[in-house]
Amino acid sequence: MEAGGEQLSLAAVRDQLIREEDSIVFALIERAKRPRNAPAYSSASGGRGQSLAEFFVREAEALYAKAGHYQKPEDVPFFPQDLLPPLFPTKDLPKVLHPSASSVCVNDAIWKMYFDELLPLFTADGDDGNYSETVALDFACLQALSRRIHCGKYVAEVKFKDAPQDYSPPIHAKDSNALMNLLTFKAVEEKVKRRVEKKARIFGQNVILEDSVDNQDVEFKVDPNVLSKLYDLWVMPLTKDVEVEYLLHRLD
Ligand SMILES: C=C(O[C@@H]1C=C(C(=O)O)C=C[C@H]1O)C(=O)O
Repeated sequence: MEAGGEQLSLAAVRDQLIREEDSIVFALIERAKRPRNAPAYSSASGGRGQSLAEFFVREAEALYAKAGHYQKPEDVPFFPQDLLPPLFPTKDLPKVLHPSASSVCVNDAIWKMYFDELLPLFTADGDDGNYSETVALDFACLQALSRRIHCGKYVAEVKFKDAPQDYSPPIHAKDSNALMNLLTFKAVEEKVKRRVEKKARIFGQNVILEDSVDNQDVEFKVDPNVLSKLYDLWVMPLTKDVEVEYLLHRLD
């Protein structure tokens, strides 16, 4: 999150979420270049009972951690066990969140959603043998989704700061449902869904030099409806789970 310190406002955080949409749409478009490539996900593929996809994410995260990644609250590894601390100096970032933010993580749910539900919706059936490229593209998708969803920590912090009188009673009562209702803005969610669908149309079209007379048969690299479904069913609900989880410990 770039909007650190005193500038942390709901508008700034929402701007960051809008920017994250671009990363997610592009990551999916990139992954859609390859077919499903199922062998990359079978547990025999990566040795030691793990899939190539799992092996790749574990090894990539180990490298990222050594290079200084995972220092920010929204950058959460999928396999935090055994990650080494950064090998190079890192700059201390302003701490804008409650310390309990570091334990909020919904990556297990993101992992399951991505492989079990999302992949079949936007990749073609088939196997072209490009497994290592495929899992690198999956890693980019997973990271972009996870970063967006864990930005919910900042959303929750600004919402709490803007109205501590409203949030404190349900936090003390550990009332998750009341918190969920308080932090939900249906009108914002509708706009988010429409915007990601539009981004998939704009970013995912084939750009041609001739002016097209007939727009009927335009094909998109990723079905725009998949983007709005992804946000509706998974990205926004998981972001809100992060918000609730963060708020429950906000007054610890
Ligand atoms: C993130 C927010 O909180 C909730 C989740 C949203 C989302 O994930 O996009 C949108 C609106 C809210 O219901 C927000 O208010 O911006």
